[in-house]
Amino acid sequence: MRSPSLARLNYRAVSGLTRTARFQPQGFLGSRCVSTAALRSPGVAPAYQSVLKQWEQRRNASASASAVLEAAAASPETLSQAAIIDNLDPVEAARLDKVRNIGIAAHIDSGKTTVTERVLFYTGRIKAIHDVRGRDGVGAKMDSMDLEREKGITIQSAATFCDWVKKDKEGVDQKYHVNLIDTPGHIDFTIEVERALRVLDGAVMILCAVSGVQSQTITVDRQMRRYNVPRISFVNKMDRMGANPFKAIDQINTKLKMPAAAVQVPIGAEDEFEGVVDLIRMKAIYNVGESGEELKETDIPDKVKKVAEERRAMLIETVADVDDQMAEMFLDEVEPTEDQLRAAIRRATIGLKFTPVFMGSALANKSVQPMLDGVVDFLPNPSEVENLALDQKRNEASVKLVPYNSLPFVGLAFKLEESNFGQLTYIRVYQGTLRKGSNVFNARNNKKVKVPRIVRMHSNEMEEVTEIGAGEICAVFGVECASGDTFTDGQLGYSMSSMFVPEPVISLSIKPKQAKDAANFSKAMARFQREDPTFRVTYDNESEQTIISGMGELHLDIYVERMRREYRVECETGQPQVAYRETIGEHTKFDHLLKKQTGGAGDYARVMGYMEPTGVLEENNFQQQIVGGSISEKYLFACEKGFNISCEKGPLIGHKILGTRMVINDGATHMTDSSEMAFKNATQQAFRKAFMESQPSVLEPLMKTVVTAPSEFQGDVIALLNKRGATINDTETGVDEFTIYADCSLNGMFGFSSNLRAATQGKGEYTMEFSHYEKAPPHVQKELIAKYLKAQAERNKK
Ligand SMILES: Nc1nc2c(ncn2[C@@H]2O[C@H](COP(=O)(O)OP(=O)(O)OP(=O)(O)O)[C@@H](O)[C@H]2O)c(=O)[nH]1
Repeated sequence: MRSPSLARLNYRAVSGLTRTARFQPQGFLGSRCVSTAALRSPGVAPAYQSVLKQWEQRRNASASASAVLEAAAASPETLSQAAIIDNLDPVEAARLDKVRNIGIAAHIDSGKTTVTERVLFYTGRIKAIHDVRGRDGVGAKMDSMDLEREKGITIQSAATFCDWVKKDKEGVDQKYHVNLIDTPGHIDFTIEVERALRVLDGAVMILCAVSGVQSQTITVDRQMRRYNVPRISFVNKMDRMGANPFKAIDQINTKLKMPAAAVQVPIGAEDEFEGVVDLIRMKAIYNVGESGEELKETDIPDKVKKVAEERRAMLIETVADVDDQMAEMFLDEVEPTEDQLRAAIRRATIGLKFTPVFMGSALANKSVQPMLDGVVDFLPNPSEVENLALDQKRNEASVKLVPYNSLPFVGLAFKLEESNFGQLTYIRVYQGTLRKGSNVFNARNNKKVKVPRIVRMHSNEMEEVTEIGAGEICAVFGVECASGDTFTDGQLGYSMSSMFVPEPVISLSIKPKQAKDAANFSKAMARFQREDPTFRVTYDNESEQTIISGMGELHLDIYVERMRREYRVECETGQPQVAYRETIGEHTKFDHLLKKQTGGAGDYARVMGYMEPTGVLEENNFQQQIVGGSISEKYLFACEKGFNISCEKGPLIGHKILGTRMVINDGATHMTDSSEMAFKNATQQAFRKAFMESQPSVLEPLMKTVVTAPSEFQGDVIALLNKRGATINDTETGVDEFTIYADCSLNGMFGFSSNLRAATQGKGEYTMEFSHYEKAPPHVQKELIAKYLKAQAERNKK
């Protein structure tokens, strides 16, 4: 540990005061200046003008709200949005200040559900604590599906809300409304994490005190970065043998490259873990009462005084590295006050430059409440997060949404769920108020829908409400839509970006065992597909089979099981199939003529050009470079359609095409015999021929695989991976367990979970995540092509 003064010197030497990325605090009455005259200009929507008028009236009455509005160059509408954001109405500001929308995300089994259960208990939302797979057989509140309770895993994210009361500086109780989403840890259910993070303002990243940063922590970190979600970290399981929060903090810094520092230190560890020291207030905190419901504060016990002082110095130093105000104090050797330190941590956390680390043991009911204080202290309220929409009425210009109740409504449907009362749609309200009985417009198809019922979700229970304000999360009944649709009040043409949906990597054929179940089978398929964008259902005309595709074996297994339980449909499934892809080989020219004359109008289309690899194994690309009008615009459109159809089912083994470009640069049209159909067909034929001539390849998905098991099984696990053709990239050895990082083809990993279980006496675990597509080994390609040709020949015989 460096001494503070040495740290200061190093700080001066390394960073000086030359950092350019200054963090601009977004206060409620911020410093951006805009002119009142501009806001009143005719271009500004009346809704904004009325809001501004209200605001000005209140501002005039409020001595503290004295921001001066001056001219700024921007279009009136953007200006008004910006003005509102930077000069929040004091009443709205006070309301929003008390709202937090947070998600809990982490590696499998880190304790997300257990932490959430404590949060619900301490906030008075539930009357008793039930544990995941607990002996009382009840199960945690947020794992409401039977399957979740049986397996002890979270499959669907569950939303709830609670009120957390925190004392302010003057000792007055302040009530905060927290909307909370508990997400699954298994990579197979990753879409649940994606959509939760898309709509949440902040997150609690949970880590296991023994394992630290694990493979899924890295995935979750990537997802948090994708949606710019600020996070606090909670090192859970401090009661476990080998618990070491500081190792976890080092790993957040090194593996996730996110500056992190402890805001607490533990008092005791493992089975002697007693409580924590708050490094901001320098007080010891213990949980007392049967379920740790009360907190007792004392002076710091002597045994942890030294480490507390050292870690506080490290906290200040780490924050000074990412926050200019703290940096200046640090260089001037000024000790920050409690408020200054808390404010700096808050700025840095919201600015995505830092994560404060809390610690405790949810299972032992220790130190969960201080983490909740951390949610309030360091995670943003809805007005501190920039949410943008595209204004379709103004050339897709980007506009900031303002979480004002009085503005026109804008909300995003982020999750659909079938319930006993019909389709339930989860909506995050970004602007305005959603009222029961009102009409809203779906920005995707401009359809008007009435909102018959609004509820707040508490896991699988609901609380009926008549309206939901801006910055909140709710669910509505009877609103037909797709996941990711934007809703507005109809005045605004706003549309919000949806979430990232990963492509499925595995599929299997499925059919009901009994023909009488066909109707229920179709109903279930339609529902699952609507709810989960990573679950796809297709019908293969050639094999006459229904094919389901998803993110992994577990993902598909769960749906087959749900079909049995929820729809009473027993299914037969085929062997899991890998989602292979096909790609073009070398640059190949084509000149294809489709000409048929069978009496009456004939078919005529000639297409010329070339096909080549795009260079990246991602999307395909169609281009037309016709000069002189040899093919008209209308027919070129048909050519593109033909290209897209061809890319859906490759000529090699019938799988989708990737990384292939087709350029049509010449052709010929017949006065009477040419048609859109003829050009579409000619393109498909030309595609097939050129593709097959180019020495194409079959691509297979490569999976990033991480295996963890007790050290004594290391040799067996390595042998197992070698047998499956994996490339081992790295091995980490811990106190009593090891972790192997490997790249494996998905094909080589079928049934790995049971092999691993057998080889490690059930103690090993692994995660597998799609990484990228790569050419399959030649013998695999050959086998796949032969199998495909055989199946086709058999079908042709029938
Ligand atoms: N020793 C110890 N065990 C804990 C603690 N918190 C949770 N557990 C246990 O860890 C296991 C996993 O807990 P969960 O809360 O289901 O973890 P999760 O992260 O929600 O799991 P998934 O959603 O399936 O990824 C359960 O057996 C819990 O009892 C803790 O603080 N200490």
